[in-house]
Amino acid sequence: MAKMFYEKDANLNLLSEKKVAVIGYGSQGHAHALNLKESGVDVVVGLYKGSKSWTKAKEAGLMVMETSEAVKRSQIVMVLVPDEKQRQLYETEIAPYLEEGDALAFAHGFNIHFGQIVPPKNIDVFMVAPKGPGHLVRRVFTEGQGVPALVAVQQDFTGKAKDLALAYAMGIGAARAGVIETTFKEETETDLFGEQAVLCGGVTELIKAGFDTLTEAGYQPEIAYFECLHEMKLIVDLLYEGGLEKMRYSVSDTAEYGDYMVGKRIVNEDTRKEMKKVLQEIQNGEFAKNWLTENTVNRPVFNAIKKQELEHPLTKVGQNLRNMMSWLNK
Ligand SMILES: NC(=O)C1=CN([C@@H]2O[C@H](COP(=O)(O)OP(=O)(O)OC[C@H]3O[C@@H](n4cnc5c(N)ncnc54)[C@H](OP(=O)(O)O)[C@@H]3O)[C@@H](O)[C@H]2O)C=CC1
Ligand SMILES: CC[C@](O)(C(C)=O)C(=O)O
Ligand SMILES: [Mg+2]
Ligand SMILES: [Mg+2]
Repeated sequence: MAKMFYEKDANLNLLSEKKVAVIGYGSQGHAHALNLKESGVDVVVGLYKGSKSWTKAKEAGLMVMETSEAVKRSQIVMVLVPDEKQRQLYETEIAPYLEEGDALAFAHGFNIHFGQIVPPKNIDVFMVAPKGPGHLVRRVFTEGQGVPALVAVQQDFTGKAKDLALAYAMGIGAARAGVIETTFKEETETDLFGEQAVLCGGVTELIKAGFDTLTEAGYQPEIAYFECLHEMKLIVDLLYEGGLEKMRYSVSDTAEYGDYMVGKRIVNEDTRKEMKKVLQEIQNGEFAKNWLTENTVNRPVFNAIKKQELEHPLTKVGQNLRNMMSWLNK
C-alpha cells in the first residue's frame, strides 16, 4: 500500500525563510507560482528575455526575472521548462548559481533519472509531480481543493529534503488531496508509460481507429466523431468519479455486455505484448535517447507527424461540431 501524506504531515513554515524560484511559466509553472504565492510563499519566476510567458507572469502579479538571477536569489529552484530543454538551461543558467544547501526540484524525473542533469552533492534534489495538467492544478486550488501529487527525494544533503518536498506540495495545494511517496525512477517510467500507451498514444489511436472504421463503412463523419471522441469525456468522467464499476453501473446493460464481449478483442494479447515492449524501451533508456536526439536535429519526425495528424478528417469535423457547442467556444 502506498504511503500517503496530507496537510497534517506537512509544515509550510519550512518555506517561510526561503525564496522559491519557479523556472518556466507554462502549464505547470503558472500553477505552481500562483498557488505558492497565494499560500504565502515568497516566489519569483525565472524566464528568458523575450519569453511570451514573461508578460503573463507579470500581469498575474508575480515577480519575474531572468533564470540565472532568479536562481541566485532563491534557495529552492523548481525546474518547469520542457524536459528536452532542461539540461542546457541547467548547465548555463542554473548550476553556476546554486549554493550549498539549496534545493533543486522537478515535476517530472526525466532529466535526473536519465542522467541528463547531474546535480552537485551538496544540495537537496526532490520532486513534486502533480498527477494532473497544470491548468487543473491551478483551477482546483482556486476552488479550495488540490490535485494529488507524487513526491520523491533523490538527494538529501540537508536531511530535510522530504519535509521540504511535503511543504512545497502543501504550498501548491496537493497535500489537501494527498501526496504519495515514490522514487524518480518509478515516477519517470510510469509517467512515460502512461502517457504513451494509455492516456495520450493509446487513447488517440483508439479514437482514430474507431472513427476511420465507421467513416470507411459509409457512416457520417459527424456521427462517428460524436461516438468515438465526443462521448469519451462522458465515459472518462464516470471512470474518474468511480472507477470501472461506476462507468459500468451508469451505461446500459447492452453497453456493459458489449464492453465484456468486445474490449478484449480490441486490446488483445498482442496489444499487451506490445505494451511490455514499450515499457522495456522506456526502462532501458531507448525512448529517452530517441526523444533527446530528435530535439538535437530540430524535431523532423515530431513535426512531420504533427502536421499529418492535423490533416486527419477528425480535425475538420471536430472544429465544425465544436462550433455548435457554445459552452466550448470561450
Ligand atoms: N504539462 C503538465 O501538466 C505536466 C508537466 N509536467 C512536467 O512539468 C515540466 C514543465 O512542463 P510544462 O508545464 O508542460 O511546460 P510548458 O511547455 O507548458 O511551459 C514551459 C515554460 O518554460 C518556458 N521556457 C522555455 N524555455 C525556457 C528557457 N530556456 N528559460 C526559461 N524558461 C523557458 C516557456 O516560456 P515561453 O512559452 O515563453 O517560451 C514556458 O513558460 C516538465 O518537466 C513536464 O514533464 C509534469 C506533470 C504534468
Ligand atoms: C499525461 C501527460 C503528462 O504526463 C501529464 C499531464 O501528467 C504530461 O507529461 O504532460
Ligand atoms: Mg503525467
Ligand atoms: Mg508526462
